[in-house]
Amino acid sequence: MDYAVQVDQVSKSYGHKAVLDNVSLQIREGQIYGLIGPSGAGKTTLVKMLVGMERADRGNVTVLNETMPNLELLQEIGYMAQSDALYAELTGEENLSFFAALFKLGKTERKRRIAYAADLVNLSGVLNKRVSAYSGGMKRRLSLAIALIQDPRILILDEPTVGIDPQLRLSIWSELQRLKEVEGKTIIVTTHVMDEAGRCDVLAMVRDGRILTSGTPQELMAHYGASNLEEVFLQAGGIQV
Ligand SMILES: Nc1ncnc2c1ncn2[C@@H]1O[C@H](COP(=O)(O)OP(=O)(O)OP(=O)(O)O)[C@@H](O)[C@H]1O
Repeated sequence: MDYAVQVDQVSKSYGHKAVLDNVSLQIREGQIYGLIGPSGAGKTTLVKMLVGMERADRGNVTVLNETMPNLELLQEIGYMAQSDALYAELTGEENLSFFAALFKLGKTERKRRIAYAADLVNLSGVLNKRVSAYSGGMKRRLSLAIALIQDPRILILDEPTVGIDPQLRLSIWSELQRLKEVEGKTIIVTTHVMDEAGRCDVLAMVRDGRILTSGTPQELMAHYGASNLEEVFLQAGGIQV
């Protein structure tokens, strides 16, 4: 079995606060894997470990069979953080060019990737505007385009569609689906949006630094005898519905 990501008995504390507690999971290549759970559950900390931005206190994280953190792997991991890390004084295009230049891309390929990523998130018409004049949703869209810029094998998206209107959210999800199906990308998303959770192949419910349960959306609904994922989410968290 080919796993893009393996997390093995990982724990992490900040000071005295345990944020991840003995977490294990496997993500198959070519899967959309969703992490859902309440605010503060540890989702961001977990995805930061997959990118190599945080180190586990105990346990092991492997991405594409390499132990993380590993700088070499950044070419293969596109990461969209929860808060946008953009250069406000530069234009959208300059931001894309800046991040594209960090990766091994030829000049023509770089141009092609910038045009593709900008088009995907509907920013082609405003690429010459400074980011300081972008709305919150536009900044999220630019961050998503940056995550895709080097054509990575793995996309890690921390709440990618917050602040994005429903129409564009749909088109982003259909592109994520295409990237999975046609290009075989592995996509890991954190989300609070149940409709998005339902589009994942596998979901893990995270709470208090632990994975309470995981499975396909259908498996989880069957397991909890629930008619929708919102109910699963509440029941997994111990709330009677
Ligand atoms: N650098 C840090 N230093 C200290 N505590 C931290 C740090 N980063 C995260 N935490 C704490 O770890 C816990 C888990 O945070 P994390 O951001 O991983 O949760 P989350 O599930 O992503 O939440 P949200 O859905 O709100 O983004 C929280 O209690 C948070 O306050």
